[in-house]
Amino acid sequence: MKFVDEARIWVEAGDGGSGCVSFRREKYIPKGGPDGGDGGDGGSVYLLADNNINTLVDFRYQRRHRAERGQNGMGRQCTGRGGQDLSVTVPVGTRVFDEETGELIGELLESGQRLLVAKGGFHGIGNARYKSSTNRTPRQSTPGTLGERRQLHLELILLADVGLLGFPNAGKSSFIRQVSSARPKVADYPFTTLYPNLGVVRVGRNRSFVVADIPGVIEGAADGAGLGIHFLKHLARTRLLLHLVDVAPLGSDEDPAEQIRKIEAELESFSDDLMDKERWLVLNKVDLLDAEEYEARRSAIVEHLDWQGPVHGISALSGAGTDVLVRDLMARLEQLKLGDDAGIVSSSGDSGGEESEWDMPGTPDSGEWHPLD
Ligand SMILES: Nc1nc2c(ncn2[C@@H]2O[C@H](COP(=O)(O)OP(=O)(O)OP(=O)(O)O)[C@@H](O)[C@H]2O)c(=O)[nH]1
Repeated sequence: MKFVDEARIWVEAGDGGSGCVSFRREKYIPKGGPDGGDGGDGGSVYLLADNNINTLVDFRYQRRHRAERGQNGMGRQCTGRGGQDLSVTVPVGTRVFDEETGELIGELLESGQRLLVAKGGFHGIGNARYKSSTNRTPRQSTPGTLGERRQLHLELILLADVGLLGFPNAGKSSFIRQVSSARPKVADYPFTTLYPNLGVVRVGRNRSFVVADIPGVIEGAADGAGLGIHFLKHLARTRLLLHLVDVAPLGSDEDPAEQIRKIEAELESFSDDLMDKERWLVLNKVDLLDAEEYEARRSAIVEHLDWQGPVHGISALSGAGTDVLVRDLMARLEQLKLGDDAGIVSSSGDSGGEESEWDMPGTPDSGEWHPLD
């Protein structure tokens, strides 16, 4: 089974160009001096974060990335051209390790950010520069130094706002398809549940969030069994998790409440961080139930689990209930984001006892602020 969240690549910076040994040869100038130029520096290799890429899958086909070598120096004091740098684009969120030492070289967190991963070689010196009063015909030059080469291990933790949890067939893929806008960059993503799918959900004109479909979370995942652990990793940075459960009468052999319990047990054994995340319950396939059946199922599940969080009933297939869910999610994410920002402010500011500069304009002084109001 293949996972696209890890890749191994080789990067090779260009060698420095060698210095040149040459002497001026011209008519009527019998003993021209040394005129060998320096070489050019080798090109370096950078990784460049790009928002338009969501996967490391391309690195399976292209593993070697090489920057240009510096040109050798030439006669007539001509310096060799520097080798061109190479920028290898990677998704935002990529962490870069040296494969051999395990050292974390860096993490690319914003689109446009660049990380030097292999430095180009230094240029060699031509003989023109060795000329001195005691040595008028130096035959010395130095070769360029070698460009750095190393093997990198890339790891991508998807930057999703909302993670989807659920047993196979709960309808996760259908949900993503239903709510995410057709955005070509995302639509390029291979649509198979062996990969975590990303969906960009647009709300109105310019609000959006990212949902990651985390397929195949199964029992024992935290011990490394099955698909689990690789995908659980992708949930690490989400703000909110949705438990998607199939509540159709014959939809699954297992009691929905039991399925949720199992997933909770996995989350717990994987990390406390995940367990602490806000979780919402989403009962899917309500189109297969009439209103009465739905109510009965819903209250049975909520009671059984003693569920305190929000509960939504949807049909990922027909879209029923998804508008409300998406709107509520957006509002909640914005609230959480505001909370985060406020958290940053309170930890760094206010030390001098000055009045806070951070009151949000237009925010009511008292009472709760509802983004939906
Ligand atoms: N009637 C009905 N069927 C649904 C609904 N949502 C999903 N399905 C069907 O349920 C089946 C499974 O849906 P998927 O979206 O593939 O489920 P998944 O959770 O992504 O499953 P895995 O890929 O196995 O992880 C498909 O046949 C869907 O058509 C729904 O709201 N109503």
